[in-house]
Amino acid sequence: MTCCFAPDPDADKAARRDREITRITKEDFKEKQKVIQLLLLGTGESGKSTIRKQMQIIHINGFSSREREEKLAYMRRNIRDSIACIIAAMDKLGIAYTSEEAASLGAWVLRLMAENHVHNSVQADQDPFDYSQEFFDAVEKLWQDKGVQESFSQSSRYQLIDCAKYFLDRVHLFRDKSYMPTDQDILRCRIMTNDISDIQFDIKDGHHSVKFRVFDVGGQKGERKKWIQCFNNVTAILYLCDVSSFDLTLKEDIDSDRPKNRLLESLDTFQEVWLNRYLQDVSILLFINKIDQLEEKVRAGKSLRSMIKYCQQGLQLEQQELEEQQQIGDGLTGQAMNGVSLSSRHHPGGGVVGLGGGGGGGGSGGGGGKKKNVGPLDLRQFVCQFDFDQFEPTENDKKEFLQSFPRLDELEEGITTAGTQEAARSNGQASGGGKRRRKTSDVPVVHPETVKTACYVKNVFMKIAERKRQSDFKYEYHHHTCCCYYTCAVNTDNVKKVLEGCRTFIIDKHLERFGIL
Ligand SMILES: Nc1nc2c(ncn2[C@@H]2O[C@H](COP(=O)(O)OP(=O)(O)OP(=O)(O)O)[C@@H](O)[C@H]2O)c(=O)[nH]1
Ligand SMILES: [Mg+2]
Repeated sequence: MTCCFAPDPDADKAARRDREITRITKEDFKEKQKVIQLLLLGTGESGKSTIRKQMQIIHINGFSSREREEKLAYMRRNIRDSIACIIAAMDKLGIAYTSEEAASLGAWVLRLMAENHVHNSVQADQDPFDYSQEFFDAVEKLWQDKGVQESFSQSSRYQLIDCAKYFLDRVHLFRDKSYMPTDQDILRCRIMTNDISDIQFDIKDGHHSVKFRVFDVGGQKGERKKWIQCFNNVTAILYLCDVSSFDLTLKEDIDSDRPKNRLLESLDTFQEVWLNRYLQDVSILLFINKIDQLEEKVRAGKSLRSMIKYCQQGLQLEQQELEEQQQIGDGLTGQAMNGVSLSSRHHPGGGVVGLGGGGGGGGSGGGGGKKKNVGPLDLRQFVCQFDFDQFEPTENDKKEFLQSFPRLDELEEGITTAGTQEAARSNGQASGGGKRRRKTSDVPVVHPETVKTACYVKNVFMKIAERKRQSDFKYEYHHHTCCCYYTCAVNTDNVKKVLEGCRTFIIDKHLERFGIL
């Protein structure tokens, strides 16, 4: 018989284990306290990896010669894919080459692509494609052809990478195997992300040095289920939106008969992130990105109205389908009563979070009923109600945008000054017309429609963020906030300024999180 006062060896062991766990947890907590974790989110091609590269330039030592050499293979691939994409589209768009020579070169390039079994899943340096001088000669000639240029100008009707023009204008550089790519070349180079990577660096804040760890993930639909792996211990999210994508459809929807509008997908994904239950205490820094490209598009006569039209057409189509189905009486009514909203059936982004994490907002569109949670809105309706034509940015909004806009002389030569006079008048400046370079002190000459579009998009995002959702398990509201910045991720000065602007906010959020502030 054991004495009841004798020490229980099992209890002793359990207490020791408990102490050890507490010690490790405390150490772990201290370690985490030291590192600020940021997560780059956004849909495909929104500019996440470009911001990561900028952080490497600004906060680490930039790129080594070896990294630059390795990237050259990807730049050559960008050239090959761009020209192939543009000439392959000519047939579908009914555009002809303007010379016999260009026509036969185009056919030859497409044949080469087919013969080499080009597949982008292999590393660029192991790509079997023969980047011969003959190939680069052909690309340069093709790029001069007016038919090819016409196809390029209609590129919103097919899937073309953003940097196509940048690299096709510079084939003479990249055809040379010994060319050493510049920072700008690396920032422009497109490599789709299909894994989770991170970089770490220190930033001085007063007398202290703060450690940052930034995670970059893939943004295409298939990649988003991996996002949840990075949600733990995140201080803030940097959410990238490509504001110039209003006239594009998703690359991943290429085989769909109703491909989704890219800007709408960005809004939907933002809403999903904002309402995600695991991120309810994580603030978002929203980067309205590619403002330089927005300006180019506006000057080329393109308009955000194309996205609004997409939303209207989608809603009308669904209404028609609903009416038809109701007439047939095929039982859809019963399904709808069981809570399957139209938006989640037909509209890829209209339903609850597709991040694969099971988080997100519960409840249906406009709320109502007994549910207290604010659920995701059908943003197509939201956009249709928020009249773009009537929208007028405030003077402060305009000023904020113009202050963010990068200097024209740092941007691509490709930006023409068509519309400059109107823009200058609207910005209260005299314009001499023609090509104009701006001094550092000048207020940028930006088309008024660009300013209006960027401010409108920001307003839509901020309206989504204004809607607070009651937590599923606590009767509290979300604690997170959303701050917005206009960015041009390929411009180091612009990103530097924006990151400096965010720094205090991020550090404060981090301290708040650990109960220090
Ligand atoms: N002109 C311009 N191009 C940009 C800007 N930001 C990014 N890009 C270009 O857009 C392309 C896509 O950028 P990425 O950074 O690869 O996009 P991502 O969000 O990482 O895309 P995924 O990895 O597919 O999720 C690249 O060619 C970039 O150079 C910008 O502000 N202006
Ligand atoms: Mg990426």
